[in-house]
Amino acid sequence: MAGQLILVNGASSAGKTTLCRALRDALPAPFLHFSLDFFMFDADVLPRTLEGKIKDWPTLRPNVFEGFNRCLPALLDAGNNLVVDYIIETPQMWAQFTEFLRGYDVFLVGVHCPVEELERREQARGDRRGGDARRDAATVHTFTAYDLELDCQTPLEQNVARVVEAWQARQ
Ligand SMILES: Nc1ncnc2c1ncn2[C@@H]1O[C@H](COP(=O)(O)OP(=O)(O)OP(=O)(O)O)[C@@H](O)[C@H]1O
Repeated sequence: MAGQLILVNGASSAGKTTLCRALRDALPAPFLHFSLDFFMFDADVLPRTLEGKIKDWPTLRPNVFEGFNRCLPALLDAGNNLVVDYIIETPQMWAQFTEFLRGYDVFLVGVHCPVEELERREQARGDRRGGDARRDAATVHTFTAYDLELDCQTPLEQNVARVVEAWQARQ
């Protein structure tokens, strides 16, 4: 049987990764955390210049994003449950995502965060490009409705409990 997907959408620095990792360990069934961050930041996958910039990113980007989207049904078909963090950036990106995920059990979570808090976190962490969070915040919640909406400033344990409860209630 195909696995189930919990998708967490929100601006950069909203706390998606933090939430997804906590959910992965709190959900009552085994879930894997899967993220574009693995390609972009965490693993040394992308070709880089000596200065550390991604080489030819405008060409690579659509292929990397589509490849990531295609990984999701493959992982689900193998029976893996997934909690995935995502930043929806364009209607085209969301259309491709929904096309690949049609027919799967997808639970959508939106993490809302005031721009001031996003920028505070972005600056404090120092490993994201300044301005990305503000740019995302302007559009990230305009592409879809959600099964559950969270406030990034609610304590993590409460947000985790809300997702677990809502996800279970929907079974
Ligand atoms: N509930 C929280 N309260 C305060 N700070 C938080 C909270 N959750 C996460 N943070 C901090 O905010 C920063 C961004 O968190 P995180 O990496 O989880 O965000 P993200 O939405 O996955 O970001 P990105 O999309 O850029 O990868 C980190 O420094 C993290 O420690």
